[in-house]
Amino acid sequence: MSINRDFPLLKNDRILKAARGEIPDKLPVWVMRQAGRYLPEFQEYRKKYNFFEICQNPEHACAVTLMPLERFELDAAIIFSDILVIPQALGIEVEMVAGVGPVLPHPITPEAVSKLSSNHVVEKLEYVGKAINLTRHKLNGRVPLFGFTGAPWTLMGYMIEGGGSKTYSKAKKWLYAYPEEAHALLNVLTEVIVDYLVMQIEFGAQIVQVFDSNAEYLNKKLYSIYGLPYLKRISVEVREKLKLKNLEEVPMVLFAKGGWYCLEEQAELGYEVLGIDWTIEPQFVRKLLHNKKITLQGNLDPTALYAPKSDLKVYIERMLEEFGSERYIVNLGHGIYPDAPVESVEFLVDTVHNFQI
Ligand SMILES: Cc1c2[nH]c(c1CCC(=O)O)Cc1[nH]c(c(CCC(=O)O)c1C)Cc1[nH]c(c(CCC(=O)O)c1C)Cc1[nH]c(c(C)c1CCC(=O)O)C2
Repeated sequence: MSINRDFPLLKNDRILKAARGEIPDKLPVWVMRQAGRYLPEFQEYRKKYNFFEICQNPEHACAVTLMPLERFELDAAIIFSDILVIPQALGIEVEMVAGVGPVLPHPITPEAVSKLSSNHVVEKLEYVGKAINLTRHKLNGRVPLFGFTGAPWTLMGYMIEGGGSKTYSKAKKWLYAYPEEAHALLNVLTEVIVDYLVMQIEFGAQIVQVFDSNAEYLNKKLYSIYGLPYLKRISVEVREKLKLKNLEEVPMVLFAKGGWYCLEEQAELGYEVLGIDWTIEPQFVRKLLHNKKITLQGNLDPTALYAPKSDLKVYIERMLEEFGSERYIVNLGHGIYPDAPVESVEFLVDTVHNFQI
């Protein structure tokens, strides 16, 4: 399909500057899951369309992506989609059940892995590219547009468990009982993810984030075998493929939620930015990574948004002081919750932008 790469000039590049280690005029801020259920206008939209209908229709995905930008002075947009569109494109049924979350009625078995192939999978995800292209033009250079993907281990978890899980013990069982099949599955997912991110960048994503939301269920030994090598391949191979296609590199963000046990190793994977979850002290991670050229993103506890404004101000400003203004992108330490007060998001954005750096 034809891609309109004649993009409008970017007016707010705070996030890209912070990712490159330059000092922006104000600290950049965006919110994980900002285009979601805490917005009444999104809930209205969801009454009319089902979740994947919105994802698959570029006009709908674009409209929802822009919703939080119409309310708040955020420094980035993130394309409306889900990490589970990859298992779906691999032929695995995914339903988004209201009040439950994602359900995969036919989880993958070890025997079925050899039948999976990455061939032609990304073609099925071109609707995400179209949504990105439309949204980047609609943004008219206001802020950069994030593309994103789930990480191999997190996607594998959903594919094996058939949905979310408290322990991910079924998926972890594979690591001990079926390591060959586990690696084969992670390999197929990695191949798809690399091409998927390159496609998103080709269609106009200006920065991309890899969500490894389930890193917290592994430990250093397991993540060294089943997480890190694949994440490294993603950063290396995306850049190689961009070069082959004569496309400019974009900053890459890794958010390994609960991956506190291997932050130093994460900093060596070739990502410009590391997402830091809400359990980690800013000074701890700054000290740990002091000799690494890496930007940090995070990490306000999403539940802090329920605090009275006077307390919230203290939590935000303390976090900004503790991270320091260099190589820092302000965000929550995990996605915003559906019942988060909308005014608290506005308060977060304004408090960050009023902070003297
Ligand atoms: C683990 C994960 C998923 N999806 C995602 C992750 C990684 C981030 C994280 O750890 O929070 C990522 C995601 N999901 C969604 C986005 C859109 C862009 C954004 O605003 O950030 C993004 C970046 C939309 C969504 N994805 C989902 C919704 C709500 C679905 C609905 O409207 O019914 C939205 C707006 C559903 C979803 N999708 C998923 C779950 C567990 C759920 C149900 C619980 C929840 O809502 O958080 C899988």
